[in-house]
Amino acid sequence: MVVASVDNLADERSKAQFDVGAMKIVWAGSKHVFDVTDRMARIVASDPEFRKDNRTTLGRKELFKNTLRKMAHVVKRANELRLTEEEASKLRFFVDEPGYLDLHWGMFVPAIKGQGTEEQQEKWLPLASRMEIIGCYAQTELGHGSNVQGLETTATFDPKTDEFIIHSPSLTSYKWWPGGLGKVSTHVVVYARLVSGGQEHGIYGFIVQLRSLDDHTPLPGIIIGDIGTKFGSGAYNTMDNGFVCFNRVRIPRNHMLMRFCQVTREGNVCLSDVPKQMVYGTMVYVRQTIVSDASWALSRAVCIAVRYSAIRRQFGSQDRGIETQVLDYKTQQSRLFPLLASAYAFRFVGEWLKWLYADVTERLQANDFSTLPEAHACTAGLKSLTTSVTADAIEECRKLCGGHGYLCSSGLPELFAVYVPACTYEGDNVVLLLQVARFLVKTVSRLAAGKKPVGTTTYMGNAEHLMQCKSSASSPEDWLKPSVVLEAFEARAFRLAVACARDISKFSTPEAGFAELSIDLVEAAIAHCEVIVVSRFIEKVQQDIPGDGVKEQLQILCFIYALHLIHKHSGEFLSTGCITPEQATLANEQLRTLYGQVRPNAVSLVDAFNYTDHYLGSALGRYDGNVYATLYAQALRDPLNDTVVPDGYEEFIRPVLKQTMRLSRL
Ligand SMILES: CCCCCCCCCC/C=C\CCCCC/C=C/C(=O)SCCNC(=O)CCNC(=O)[C@H](O)C(C)(C)COP(=O)(O)OP(=O)(O)OC[C@H]1O[C@@H](n2cnc3c(N)ncnc32)[C@H](O)[C@@H]1OP(=O)(O)O
Ligand SMILES: Cc1cc2nc3c(=O)[nH]c(=O)nc-3n(C[C@H](O)[C@H](O)[C@H](O)COP(=O)(O)OP(=O)(O)OC[C@H]3O[C@@H](n4cnc5c(N)ncnc54)[C@H](O)[C@@H]3O)c2cc1C
Repeated sequence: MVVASVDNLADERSKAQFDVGAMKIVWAGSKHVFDVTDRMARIVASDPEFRKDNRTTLGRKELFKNTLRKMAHVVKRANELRLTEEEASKLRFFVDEPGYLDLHWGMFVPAIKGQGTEEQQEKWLPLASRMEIIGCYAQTELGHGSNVQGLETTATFDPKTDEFIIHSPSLTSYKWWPGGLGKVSTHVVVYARLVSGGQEHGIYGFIVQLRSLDDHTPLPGIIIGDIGTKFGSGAYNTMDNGFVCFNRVRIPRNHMLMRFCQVTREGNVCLSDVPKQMVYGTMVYVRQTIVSDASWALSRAVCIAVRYSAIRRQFGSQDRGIETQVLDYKTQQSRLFPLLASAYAFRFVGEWLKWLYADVTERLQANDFSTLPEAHACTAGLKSLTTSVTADAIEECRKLCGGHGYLCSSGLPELFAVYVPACTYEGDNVVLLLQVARFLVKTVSRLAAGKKPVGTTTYMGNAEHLMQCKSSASSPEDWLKPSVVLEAFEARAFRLAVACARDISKFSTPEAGFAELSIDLVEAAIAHCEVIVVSRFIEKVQQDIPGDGVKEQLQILCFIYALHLIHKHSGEFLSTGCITPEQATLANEQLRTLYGQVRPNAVSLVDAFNYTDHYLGSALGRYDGNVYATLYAQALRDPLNDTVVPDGYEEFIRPVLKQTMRLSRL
């Protein structure tokens, strides 16, 4: 079938004003990462075992077994091809299906690495690396998730036998949600209240064997299963999120992860000289990875919506000639291009956060804990900001694709369903923003005591200026000056944080003030996180970037990112007096100009993500633009079209038709 739309993407690509190949390297991070990523994506795309176009039509049991098969195939291919850890992790990524491997490699192994002693690491890590055991991470309970200090599961030391007794004292203490727990894992790191000598000593991790390594049956004292079907077709239902109840299960004393707290043979509890929050380290690690993942999910949705918007034509011609590409409508651009810019922004801030995490890890190893609060605030805040924006953006991309976006074959409904729990897992996004706010209020009150802020709060050291400054923007072009943009963002964030700190001090206790003002505190936290993203993007575009026109495109995207936020939060920028209504209008004017500049490059900017059609999994986002023929072919493949006359006709359609005929004769 000849389809005119195919030409549209070729036309679009011919308009690009930059070197797409060079942009691909910038997006990947380096030539090496690009090569590995590209190779792994192609291996997955060309392997029929990794087919995923039937996922949304499978029942839960079939779907889960299908995932088990794929995960086993990932491990097999990783071994056969002798992949490095970096390559294997990319291969798994492109399989694009939540599964127990994520929790095993993403949380169980990091928990042992981060919280186990050297001896414990030597014992458990080889078993885990060879996958002779499969592990997961069980922190959340039926009654408590966000409030980790409220967990009820107990680990009571019994000095008579040199064992811990792991116990679930109530229904609400059942572990509930851990991925991989329900049906697959043989082992788990369980977070429980340490009790020794009749006293409680806080929450720690304990390695517990769940299932027999011979026949996979649960060990005595363990009741375990899957928590049930989750939101959406396919989506996160490939994962066995599980529950477990421990009925006085005994484990050897050395199964407690003892890097930060040791329990001796006599039951004495010895705390090492490190902050107790180190036990939350696995969460900090995973939050940092979630920020990088946000840019992948967002860019994927944007890639689908941009390509389809270039193909889709509506209105614009009075004489039945060629219609307007919906990508040419300013309203479409104003909804889509900020998301494209956000994808690039999150990619760069994700890379920066990796660096920050590596830096804090190095310091922690040298017993320097000074940057831990900042690392916690940054990972928590950026996890919250990027996942909330991405989840909303995927839904916006669905709407940007009109009716066809609602079809599973667009790839967007499943992407939304699989992505949206990222706003909840690894810390509910509001709860995490309140952690950032706590850090900001502390920073502000330390300023008053003459303490110089460091790291991402360094800008607050310029307190007097930030409280008084008025933006100098007097033309749309002024909004292309990094200093003008940054000043507005920093002043807004600082003024919001100072107002919160000031208002809290009016309450009888800081806790009462914090609780009452939590809505304002969340807004101040978002404003601070946006300072981080905007400044990292500006830093990035100020570097030397090879490739014709690449830097120019990134500059355009950077200003779109910043100026769309000024528009979105104009209430805050205006009410804090950082900009005037006239300056807000100038910023909008500049934004419209920037949309016009990005327009000819939009398709090439999403090509730079280098996604295979397999990974995109979308009839609308295909590289060749052959949208309509693919939609039709996929509709024909739907199980409902297996027969022309549907199952149920004899029982349920025919009798109704007959009854109607009788009624009409009356
Ligand atoms: C061959 C194949 C290869 C395949 C490879 C595959 C690889 C795949 C990789 C995939 C990776 C990941 C997959 C992800 C899947 C997701 C699965 C989801 C898992 C989960 O959800 S696990 C459970 C997560 N739970 C939470 O996040 C709970 C949220 N709650 C909390 O974090 C805390 O309870 C709290 C922070 C909200 C409150 O804690 P509390 O102790 O009560 O603290 P406060 O009183 O508020 O604060 C006390 C001080 O502590 C500071 N603080 C708090 N947290 C931290 C921290 N994490 N680090 C450092 N400091 C912290 C806080 O700031 C306070 O400080 P202050 O006293 O103010 O100085
Ligand atoms: C798909 C998925 C996978 C998961 N995987 C795992 C896993 O592998 N291991 C594991 O241990 N856990 C896992 N979890 C659990 C997850 O970590 C928790 O659900 C999450 O931490 C949120 O906790 P909660 O469910 O208790 O929410 P709640 O805290 O009950 O949140 C309910 C509401 O209350 C609000 N709220 C709560 N506290 C406050 C407060 N102090 N101030 C203001 N508002 C507040 C929240 O904002 C939210 O709106 C998973 C969850 C999901 C959805």
